Amino acid sequence: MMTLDQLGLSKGNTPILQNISARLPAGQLTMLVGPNGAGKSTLLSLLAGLSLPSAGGLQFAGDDTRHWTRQRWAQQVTLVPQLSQMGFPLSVREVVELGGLAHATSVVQLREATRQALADWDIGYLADKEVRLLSGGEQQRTQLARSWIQIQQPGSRLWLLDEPLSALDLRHQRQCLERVRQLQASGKSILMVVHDLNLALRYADRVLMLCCGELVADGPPDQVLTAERVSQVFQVETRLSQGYLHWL
Ligand SMILES: Nc1ncnc2c1ncn2[C@@H]1O[C@H](COP(=O)(O)OP(=O)(O)OP(=O)(O)O)[C@@H](O)[C@H]1O
Repeated sequence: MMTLDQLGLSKGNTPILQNISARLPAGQLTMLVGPNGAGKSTLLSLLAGLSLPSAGGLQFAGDDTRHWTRQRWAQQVTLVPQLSQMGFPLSVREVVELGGLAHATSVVQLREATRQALADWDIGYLADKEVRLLSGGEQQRTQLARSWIQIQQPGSRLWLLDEPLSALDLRHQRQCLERVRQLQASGKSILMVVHDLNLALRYADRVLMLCCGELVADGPPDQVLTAERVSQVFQVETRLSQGYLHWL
C-alpha cells in the first residue's frame, strides 16, 4: 500500500498541490478525476518519484521513499504518462523491451516477456515498425506494453496510468481494462487518471477527486461522484439516472 501524507508541491511561489493525504491499497483500482489543470498529472509524477514534494511525504508499506534511488523507484512504480511522442527512432519491440531494464532480467527472459507483452497488447504485427510512424492509439498500446513488462515483475507494486484510454478504440479500451483487472488479481495497486466519470462510477474500487490542487473527495465511486459534487467541481449541471451521470 502507498500512503500519501499531506503532500504538497509548489512551483516558484505557486502552489500546484496542497495537503494531499490518501491511501492506495494493494489489489485496488483507484481512479483519479478532476478538471483540466487540477493537478492530476503532477500528482502522478510525485508518486512516480519524478519530482520531489515541497511538503509532506510518501510511504510504501511503511517505508519512507525520501531517500529512494531512481532505480528503486523504477523497480516499484511504473508510470505510463499522457500520450507523448517518442523522440528516438526506435522500433516497437525496442520500446517494449525498455520495460525490462529496471529489473535484472536475462536476455532470454526479456525476449520472452517482450513477445508476450506484444501479444497481450495486440501489437505483435507492429514489432519491427518505427514507433514514431505509428498512430496515436498504436503508440499508446506500445507504451502500455512497455509498462506491462515492468509492472509484472515481482517487486513492482504500483501502476500509474495517465489517461491510458484516451487514444484507444473501443476494443482496446476493453482490453486495457481487462489487463488492469488481471493485475489487480495479483495484488498490485493501480491509480488511473480518467475523464470519463461514468467509467469511474462503473469500474473503480475507489475514486479520488482533485480540484485546484486539493483533494476534495476520496471514497467509493457512488459516494464521490454525486451529481451535486460533479456539478460543483466540473461546473456542468449533471444528474444521476439509472447509475449514469448525464449533463443537462
Ligand atoms: N513546471 C510547472 N510550472 C508551473 N506550473 C506548472 C508546472 N507544471 C504544471 N503546472 C501547472 O499545474 C497545474 C496542474 O497541471 P497538471 O498537468 O497536473 O493538470 P491535470 O489535472 O493533469 O490536467 P489535464 O486534465 O489537463 O491533463 C496546471 O495549472 C499547470 O499549468
